[in-house]
Amino acid sequence: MRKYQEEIIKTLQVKPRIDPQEEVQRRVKFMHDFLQKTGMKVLVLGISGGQDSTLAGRLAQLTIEQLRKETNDDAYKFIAVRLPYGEQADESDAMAAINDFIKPDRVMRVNIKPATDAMVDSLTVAGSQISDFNKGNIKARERMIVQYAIAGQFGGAVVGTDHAAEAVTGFYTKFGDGGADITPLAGLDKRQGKQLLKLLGAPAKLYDKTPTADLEEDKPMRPDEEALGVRYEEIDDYLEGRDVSSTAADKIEGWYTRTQHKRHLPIAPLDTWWK
Ligand SMILES: NC(=O)c1ccc[n+]([C@@H]2O[C@H](COP(=O)([O-])OP(=O)(O)OC[C@H]3O[C@@H](n4cnc5c(N)ncnc54)[C@H](O)[C@@H]3O)[C@@H](O)[C@H]2O)c1
Ligand SMILES: Nc1ncnc2c1ncn2[C@@H]1O[C@H](COP(=O)(O)O)[C@@H](O)[C@H]1O
Ligand SMILES: O=P(O)(O)OP(=O)(O)O
Ligand SMILES: [Mg+2]
Repeated sequence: MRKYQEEIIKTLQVKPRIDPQEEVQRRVKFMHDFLQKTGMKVLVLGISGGQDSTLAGRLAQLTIEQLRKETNDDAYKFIAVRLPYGEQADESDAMAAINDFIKPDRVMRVNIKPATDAMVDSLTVAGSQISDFNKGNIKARERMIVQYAIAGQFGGAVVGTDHAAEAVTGFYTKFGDGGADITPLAGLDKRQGKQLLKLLGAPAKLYDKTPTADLEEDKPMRPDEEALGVRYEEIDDYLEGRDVSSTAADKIEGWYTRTQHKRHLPIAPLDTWWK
């Protein structure tokens, strides 16, 4: 194994193989203990229709149901949030995830298009033209704003869907979908997340789906793998300590190094990690 690979695996705490049942229990226990310790009773998460929010959403709902049963306190709730930018191409997948699998206590829907477009217009008037790519990051941050607004109102915590295969490439918007209070999928790679979904009985179309951030209007539903230039199969192999082609390993390590800043708090004068 490459030396950097070993270091990355250790930092991101990825296991070469998992017991899916044990991982489900461990992650539910984590959210359970977090809520008990903080006294918060509500979890909030955007559900896109993709694999990661389907898994994190179901784990959140299971956590809340367990706490309600243990405490007889109906204040424990999971709020699933639909956050389309106008019409969403895979809206039916998002609703299937919610209705057929996650079964959340409550669903809220906020269209992020008016706020996003208003922000882009204001920036243009101020003299800063916004590229389609940069607008994509504004969409991700609008979703963060909505989730924190709901969490603030209901005394809840925002659940993030970041996991090891996204963390290693920094493939998320800083303070957008990267902004959350708890990340129950941390340490899992993409295929391990799939194993948990299978165990939990998710519809196959949701875990067999091509992962997409779907943030760019110029390239709708653009697969993550196309933007990254490396396949999740290769990323997962790398994270599980297997040999991958040197082209793939170089690509992954390049992303990891370039996105180091996303995995730290803002850089302060006495910090040295970035030097
Ligand atoms: N799959 C997903 O969830 C998802 C979602 C959105 C975006 N994406 C992808 O993730 C990426 C997000 O775009 P991005 O990374 O260009 O935007 P970003 O906003 O996440 O990060 C860029 C910003 O980070 C800061 N920054 C850059 N280099 C830095 C450094 N060395 N030290 C400290 N701060 C630094 C700057 O403020 C810069 O504007 C893209 O690859 C996009 O396609 C993926
Ligand atoms: N359209 C969406 N509705 C609700 N929540 C969404 C939507 N798109 C993204 N999200 C949230 O952001 C994360 C990250 O998504 P990526 O596909 O990894 O970019 C996702 O898990 C949802 O929680
Ligand atoms: O974060 P999600 O739920 O949108 O999953 P994916 O990254 O597979 O699109
Ligand atoms: Mg997605």
